[in-house]
Amino acid sequence: MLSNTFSLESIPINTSLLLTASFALVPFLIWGIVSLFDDAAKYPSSLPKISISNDNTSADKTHAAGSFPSLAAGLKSVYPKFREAVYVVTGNSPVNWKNFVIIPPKWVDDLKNLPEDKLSFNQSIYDRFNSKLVHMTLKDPSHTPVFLKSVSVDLTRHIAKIMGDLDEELTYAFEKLLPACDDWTEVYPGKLLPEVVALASGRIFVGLPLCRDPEFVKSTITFTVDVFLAGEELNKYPKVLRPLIAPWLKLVKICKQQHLTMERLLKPHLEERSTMMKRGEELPSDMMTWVIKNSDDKDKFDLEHQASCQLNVSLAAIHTTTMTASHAWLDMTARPEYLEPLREEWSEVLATEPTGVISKTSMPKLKKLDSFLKESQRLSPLGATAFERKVTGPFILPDGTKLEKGFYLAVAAEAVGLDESLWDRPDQFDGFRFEKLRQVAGNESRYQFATTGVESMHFGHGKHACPGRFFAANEIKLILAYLFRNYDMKFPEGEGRPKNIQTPSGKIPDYSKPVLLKKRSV
Ligand code: HEM
Repeated sequence: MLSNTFSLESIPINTSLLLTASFALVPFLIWGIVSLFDDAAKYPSSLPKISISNDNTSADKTHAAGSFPSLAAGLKSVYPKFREAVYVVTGNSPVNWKNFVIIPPKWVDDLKNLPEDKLSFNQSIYDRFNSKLVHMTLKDPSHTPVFLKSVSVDLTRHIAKIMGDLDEELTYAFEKLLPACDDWTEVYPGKLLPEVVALASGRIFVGLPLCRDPEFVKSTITFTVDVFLAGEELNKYPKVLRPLIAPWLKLVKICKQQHLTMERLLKPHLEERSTMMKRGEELPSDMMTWVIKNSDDKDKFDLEHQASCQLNVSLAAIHTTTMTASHAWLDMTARPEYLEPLREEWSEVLATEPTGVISKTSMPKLKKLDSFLKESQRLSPLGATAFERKVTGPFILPDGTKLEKGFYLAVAAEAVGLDESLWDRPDQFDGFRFEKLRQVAGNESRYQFATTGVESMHFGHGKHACPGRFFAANEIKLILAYLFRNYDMKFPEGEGRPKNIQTPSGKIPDYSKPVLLKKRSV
């Protein structure tokens, strides 16, 4: 009887090895099969293709128009040839979509207002960042209009009213965080600005005293980092397995915990506002109030809803603003010849203000500063692409290319900013380029920092264009003005502007390098 029992010892050694090897291969086989679902949409084989990260191993090779180490390098290199063409990005592309189509910017005006069931901004975000799985979303997708209205309508409408608070919080933040700088002192933008921006944004999102609570400040800064890291971690697994794996990943648990922390921090403040509302008292002018006001009665004081709105607005606002301000600060330090004209412009406008604080109505008068910021963003954009969308219903592009449901598309926004047919000497930094362009009749508002268009898409374009950009523009101007009005700045001896770090999808400032600041005797 015993001899009939199946055991590895009972079979010859070669067969035993073969069986063991086969069992070991099973997970890889499953992996291979599920991976097939990852790239369900087939892109038209007739379109030219560029491959990223030298990953030329696929069938795409036959149509490859080039293979490039980074998305930015690839798009920049083929732009002159493919400016008016549709082409496909393949290979180890930085975004989680694997393949996507690049369309000429001139078509964006036709596509920008297509409904979500044709072209979806939200779906592209979900897929790119695994956002649902890493708790990057609102409590309920049906809350999106409430969230967006609070940013696009209420925040923008209240800018005039909140400028004083913003200025006060920035001054508080800089005084708290900057050393004396009586002599040249090293300051690291990457250490300083996230906290400055978090404090200032927090003042407008939740108000005092919560905005200065160190745990709140830390949460708003780290949530963004955590959800991106968790999303990247999940990218290592095939798409169909991610919902099963996500709840077990440490990073995903941390993101979930961030929501609970935010709920705990907000609880007493939300309760206080509920009491104030019952008493008929006026609520403070901040994001917490606007979310309450815009929500249905049942959601107004729902902690989970408010916490997810707060985390999402911080996610959209803090690092984008920090990096854009850091790029501009580095550009300013590298070109001290701009400091005096910027200081003069600021002083002239400030002199017209009875309150001693630049108001919203005076901001548009700072044309040099606005231009400097736009030029800095043109040469150091956060993303190589913009207008990233998922095709949710098939449609035909103006050249006849059919885009199927499931395709992704984007515009080569950074390369557009370097287009010689659009810009004079585009590779050169000309801080007042846009100020000069605005002097031409008809161009007065076309080239403002916060203006979007097919030539300038770093805030997106169309119905999903960044709704926080007017607030961000004012905040960044106040930050830079604080620095150039109060300090002289330079880089350490023998060093120039630190080169941007080319990430797979964009450019981030090199936070490992300091700027030297010295207090001015004003
Ligand atoms: C310099 C700083 C910022 C940059 C560069 C930036 C950039 C962007 C970009 C590129 C988009 C996508 C637009 C599209 O694809 O059409 C976007 C969307 C968005 N941004 Fe910003 N942003 C910044 C600051 C802010 C701030 C301060 C807030 C909030 C106060 C904010 C809130 C949002 C929101 C809510 C969306 C989603 C819009 C939608 O779903 O329709 N952003 N931003």
